[in-house]
Amino acid sequence: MKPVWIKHAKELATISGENGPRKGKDMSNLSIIEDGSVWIEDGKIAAVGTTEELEKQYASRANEADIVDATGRLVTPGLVDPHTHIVYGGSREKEFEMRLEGATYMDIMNAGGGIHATSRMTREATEDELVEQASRRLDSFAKHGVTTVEGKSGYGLDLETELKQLRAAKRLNEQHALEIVPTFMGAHAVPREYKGNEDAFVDLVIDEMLPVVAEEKLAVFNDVFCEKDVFTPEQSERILEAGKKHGLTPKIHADEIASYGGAELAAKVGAISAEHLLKASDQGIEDMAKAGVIACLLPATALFLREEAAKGRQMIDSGMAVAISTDCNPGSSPTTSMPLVMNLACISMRMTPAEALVAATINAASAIKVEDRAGSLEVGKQGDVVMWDIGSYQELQYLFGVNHVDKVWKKGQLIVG
Ligand SMILES: N=CN[C@@H](CCC(=O)O)C(=O)O
Ligand SMILES: [Zn+2]
Repeated sequence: MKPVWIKHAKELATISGENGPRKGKDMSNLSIIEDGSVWIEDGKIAAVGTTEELEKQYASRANEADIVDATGRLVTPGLVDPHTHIVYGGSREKEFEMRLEGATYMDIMNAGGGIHATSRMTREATEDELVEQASRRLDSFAKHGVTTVEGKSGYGLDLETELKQLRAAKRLNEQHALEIVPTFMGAHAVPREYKGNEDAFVDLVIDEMLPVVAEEKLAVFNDVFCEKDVFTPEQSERILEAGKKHGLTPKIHADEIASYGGAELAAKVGAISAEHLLKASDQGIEDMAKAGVIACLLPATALFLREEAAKGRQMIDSGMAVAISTDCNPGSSPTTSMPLVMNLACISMRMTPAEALVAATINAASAIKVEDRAGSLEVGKQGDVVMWDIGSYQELQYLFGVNHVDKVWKKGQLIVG
């Protein structure tokens, strides 16, 4: 593969610095290089600096490289989406219509639709079908500037189908340019057949699912939907603590529909991130800030459910690290557009344009433990880069609802543009 040399970027937002989540005020620092340049070789970033600096460094090798003129353009790290339910069967557009007619998300789920409906369709799909459908979603993510995603199971709710979803994610990792970081979410809903016998399902997740998932090394994280009428904080804690014993790092869907102690639990179990948090309490925010939990906020989900967005501004002002994500799933956020999510982070959570970009790059990477290789433009990291057809990071958030992606490279390979 030829080296790639991107030159003359009007703004090269490197987001370089300490390698880890940016907290509070540090989320405003993009480490921008004007007239910036990146040299990518063997899939990795070999040099970053001004065009003048790299012209000196690579004077003798210029003719070896694919040269890309980024004059007038913004160049950023590939975006990272740290929370998706990308592997699933079927679709739920009828429920969208039902919600617009007055039904709530939980009404639909409690009546056997929602996650249960996708669970039925995912159980019916073959592994090949799941791979094929998720592969198209990954293509769409790439077109929107995303180069790494997290992907959860959780539409099986039985061992066989949970494994089918995770194995599909593994195959996608082998055959698609984008990377999927896998999460086990066996506790995404209580299957209908366990209604009234919820603890027996929790036992099943702990005793029969987690050991196999860990043994086959099919997941890095263990997630649970801690929500009123789904899993209680006590049940969630048991599942997350059991996952830790198998080496799986906890994540938690917390305080999405009701304030339920999920944020507090995230801090207690040492979760790497807590997701949603629309109804997180002030105490929960304080606990998470102290424990160093990353708030993974999903403003497209809030919009799609017509709920008020999470308190992103308050969380950043409390010194937390905030990441953002599409939450791509068939029920509450069927989008693959991280640019839209960045726009919404500004519009509905009063995050600044710089904070939104940090939340979608280094903080998102940190929430799924890929900050060693993604999330910023620094020597030694993967050559995951986006060139946008606009000139500044402010424009990226201001010209909202439009896909400004021009070119995308994953590990130095041009995958879009
Ligand atoms: N809230 C729980 N899980 C998903 C939605 C899943 C679905 O509706 O299919 C979420 O993160 O929004
Ligand atoms: Zn989710």
